[in-house]
Amino acid sequence: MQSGTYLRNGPGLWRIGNYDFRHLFDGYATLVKLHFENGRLIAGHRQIESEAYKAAKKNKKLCYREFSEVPKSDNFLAYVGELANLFSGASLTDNANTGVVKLGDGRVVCLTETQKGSIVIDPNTLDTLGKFEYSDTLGGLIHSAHPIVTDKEFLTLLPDLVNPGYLVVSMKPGTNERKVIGRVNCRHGPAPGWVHSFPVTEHYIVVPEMPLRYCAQNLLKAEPTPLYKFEWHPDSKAFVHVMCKASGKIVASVEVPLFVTFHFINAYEEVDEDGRVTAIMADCCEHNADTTILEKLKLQNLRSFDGKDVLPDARVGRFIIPLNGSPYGKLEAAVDPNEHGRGIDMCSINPKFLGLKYRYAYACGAQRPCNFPNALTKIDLVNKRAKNWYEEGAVPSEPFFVPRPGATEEDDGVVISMISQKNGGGYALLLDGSTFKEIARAKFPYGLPYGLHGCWVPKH
Ligand SMILES: CC1=C(/C=C/C(C)=C/C=C/C(C)=C/C=C/C=C(C)/C=C/C=O)C(C)(C)CCC1
Ligand SMILES: [Fe+2]
Repeated sequence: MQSGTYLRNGPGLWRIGNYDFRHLFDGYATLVKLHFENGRLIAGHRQIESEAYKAAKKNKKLCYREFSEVPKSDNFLAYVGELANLFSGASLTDNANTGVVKLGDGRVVCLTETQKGSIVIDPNTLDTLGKFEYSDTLGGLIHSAHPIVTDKEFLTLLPDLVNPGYLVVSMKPGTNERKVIGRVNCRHGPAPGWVHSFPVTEHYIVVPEMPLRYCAQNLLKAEPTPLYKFEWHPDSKAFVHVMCKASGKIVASVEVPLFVTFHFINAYEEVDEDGRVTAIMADCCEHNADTTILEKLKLQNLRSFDGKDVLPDARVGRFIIPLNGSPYGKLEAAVDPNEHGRGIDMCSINPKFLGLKYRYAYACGAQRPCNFPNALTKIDLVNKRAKNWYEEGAVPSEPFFVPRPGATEEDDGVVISMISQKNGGGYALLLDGSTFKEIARAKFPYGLPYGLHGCWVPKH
């Protein structure tokens, strides 16, 4: 194993004062590091010192609006003040609990879906270094939780809730200034679709317009609605837009079957024998156009598994977006979902294949009955088969693929995951990226909370 640090971020603290949060996504961010050097592993974890977390600790109560939780107003005047704060973004959380990325210039930033929740950390000490301030004047309050980050650029989407659409922006390493590549106007619906993530190809940016749309009214509500800050609008249909990276021009905008996805896996360009791009293929973890997964991720549901199979089915959804002017795109399962137990989410690929034709995806899958993805799966998109890892009672987090330096095969590398065990303990697990067999495991001295997404910081 090469030397370096795997960082994983996620919600990890759901109790403040004597109040218990209700949804997985509300928890205050806990950062975990696994540092690999000379065949040894050193692990550590720390809370991210966001303003929201510090205020909650100090006042022993919720002070900012989280994913589903809203601070209680003391009186009507305070409520009016808080509404004003919501529009300015002042009351929104900066709890950067969703992911962590290493920018091309080496800075490591923890992220959530509020722009103010972009927080720079030290990957060695896990210290919170401060807010990542965007120096441009693009404004807006939210962005995609998963920017596309390479050594050369940072691409993200800024949903526009006022004139439904998305700004597609990029930022160069060493700067804090995002520049507009182009804009996508929504084809339908009262608001843009939720864009937790989006994929890119070599030359194009794929902008999904999901019928699960942001909802300004739900943002204002004190109590969570069934779909939180979102609403399901099947009548508004679903679309996928394709923007040229170089020109910002939209080269395709197609209607697709209704879908629900949080995580795109990858995308690539399909070319004909003359080298012309004929279609874009974009793969995602697709929940069969069913939003119930959001409810299943309530803590009360996660903590009460009684042996019944309640995890909704999911599949590797493949969008086929023709570039010949046709108004429709396709969405189909790229592999038989039974290969991965009809559960799939929290995916990674070999980063060298970002935007390129690729063969393998790693993700959390399911061994049923379960109430949460409880297996790891390696999907072979060519042979349409999966290899699975499972241990009774274990809950693995996102399998993160790290290529072996000098590798020539796509799956030559290791897969890192952190496992939560039935008995409250946990361990770091390393699987061989090719055979998907265990290489090593290192037991933690105590259990860690479940986490979401990670990144690899190689040792220089
Ligand atoms: C704080 C505000 C918001 C925050 C949104 C956040 C924190 C969204 C996080 C979404 C995540 C972590 C999605 C992960 C999905 C994982 C799945 C489906 C796993 C499935 C397993 O089977 C907004 C909502 C943006 C509104 C403003 C305030
Ligand atoms: Fe995510």
